Amino acid sequence: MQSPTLSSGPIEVERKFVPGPQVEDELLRLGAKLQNELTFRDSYYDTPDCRLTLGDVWLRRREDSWELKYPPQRGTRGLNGASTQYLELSCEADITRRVSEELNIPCPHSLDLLQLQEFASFVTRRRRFEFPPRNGSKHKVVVDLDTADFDFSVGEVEVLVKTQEEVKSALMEVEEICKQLGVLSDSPVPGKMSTFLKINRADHYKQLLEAHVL
Ligand SMILES: Cc1ncc(C[n+]2csc(CCOP(=O)(O)OP(=O)(O)OP(=O)(O)O)c2C)c(N)n1
Ligand SMILES: [Mg+2]
Repeated sequence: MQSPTLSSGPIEVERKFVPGPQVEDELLRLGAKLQNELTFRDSYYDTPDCRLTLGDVWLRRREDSWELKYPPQRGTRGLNGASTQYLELSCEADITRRVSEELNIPCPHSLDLLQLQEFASFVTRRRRFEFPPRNGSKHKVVVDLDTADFDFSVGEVEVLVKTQEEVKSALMEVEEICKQLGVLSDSPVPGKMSTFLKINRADHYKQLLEAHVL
């Protein structure tokens, strides 16, 4: 059982794609607007035996803030076909509770006390585009074009929803934008983490593939 005191964050419904050279022109043609350009460092943490990531739980520091992503339903994976769905937490106390629950240990006063180890760190340059809500939907669709400092680029179409009931329609909206952009792939497209681990941490990468997390 998840702790009743844990305040749940939004659910991120997302689909990755391989960005071609025309993708920005296509986005603008379809009505998206460039919102901003950001550069940030993500550092990811786990136990030495990778218990968080093997459970599909992703803890990172993005610049000065802690963030946690994990599947909305216990015992399932966040990967759903070629799309993903993850709950996001950004409050450090909630993150500490959820991480200690995952590790089956008493909740400490601070995340630092868990003595987790950094296993990946990279800088991303992100160009963020936004579609206003379309066709009567209340959701805004965001498209991120990311380039990581290990010379890797990936695109993501994303919708944030508040409840599990909204996930199905969000998945359809994300898929529709991918179709219109001409980037709908049947199989999951590798992201920055999967590519980083494949290059830098082959053993961790292999364990995640074998556990069907990646
Ligand atoms: C296609 C795919 N993506 C992610 C996962 C699981 N996973 C691996 S690393 C990871 C955490 C990083 O998530 P991701 O969206 O890939 O990174 P980023 O775009 O920088 O974060 P955002 O700004 O969107 O919050 C997850 C959930 C998976 N199994 N398959
Ligand atoms: Mg993402």
